[in-house]
Amino acid sequence: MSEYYYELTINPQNNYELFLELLSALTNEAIEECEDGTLIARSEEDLSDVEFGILEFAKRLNINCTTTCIKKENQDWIENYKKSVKSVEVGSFFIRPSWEEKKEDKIDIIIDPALSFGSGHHETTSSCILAIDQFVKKDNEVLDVGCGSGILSIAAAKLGCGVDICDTDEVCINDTIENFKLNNATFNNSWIGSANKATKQYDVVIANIVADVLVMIHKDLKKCLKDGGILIVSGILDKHLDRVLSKFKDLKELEVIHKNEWVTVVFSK
Ligand SMILES: C[S@@+](CC[C@H](N)C(=O)[O-])C[C@H]1O[C@@H](n2cnc3c(N)ncnc32)[C@H](O)[C@@H]1O
Repeated sequence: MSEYYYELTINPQNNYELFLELLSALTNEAIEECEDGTLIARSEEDLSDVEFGILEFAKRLNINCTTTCIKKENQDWIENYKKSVKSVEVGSFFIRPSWEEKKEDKIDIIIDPALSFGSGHHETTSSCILAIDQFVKKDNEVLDVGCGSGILSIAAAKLGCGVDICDTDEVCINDTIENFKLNNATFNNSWIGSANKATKQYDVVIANIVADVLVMIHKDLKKCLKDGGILIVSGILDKHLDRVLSKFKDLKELEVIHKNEWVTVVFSK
């Protein structure tokens, strides 16, 4: 990596597309198209010749166009990005990206940034982890409905539970499978879909999904829960709490966790 790079900005007053086309022809670098109509090219090569070509083109077409070409200090973008991904401590667990060191006195969970929801930072995920810490016991059979990144089922697996995972989004199932490998953990069954496809009853069912979906699938969640089992539901905004609670009146409320405007509820059947 060079110590410096060049940043060329181009502001044509009109005929934006012509300038974009010319810039694309003059450089192989990626071009940033800003909302205000500015074009930006960055390169470790000096872009003064490109700037000269653009200004000559504008002069000949009699188009008002301003440019700047500035030499800037290069940064280690990957290192900067890595620094922006933070680890988080939740109860007994330490959730970290793979490039950070683990904490010896905590249960280690590795989650690298990916598309699926569940880094541990969101209030709903961290509240579910607190609930898992408190209510889930070794050897419990656990179903994670809407597994996302798999963070909750990995937490349960690390406590010594047998876990099944499901999500309506195939990408999440694939990310969860990868994250289980990354964490050297195992699950039993997985499927694309929801709690209605469960073929057995569980000691613990966890569903961190939005209120509307919890209301929609409340019967399925209860059906796949053993008598005496624990149900953890989350993803509920304060304002929707009563609507969700009304669907679980037949269960016993054990704990309600509030974090900012988000609520997580733990029931027993
Ligand atoms: C908020 S994320 C939770 C991810 C992770 N469990 C966590 O706690 O961070 C909700 C997940 O539920 C999935 N989902 C949405 N509707 C669902 C449904 N009806 N059944 C199962 N999963 C669903 C989404 O694809 C998404 O991955």
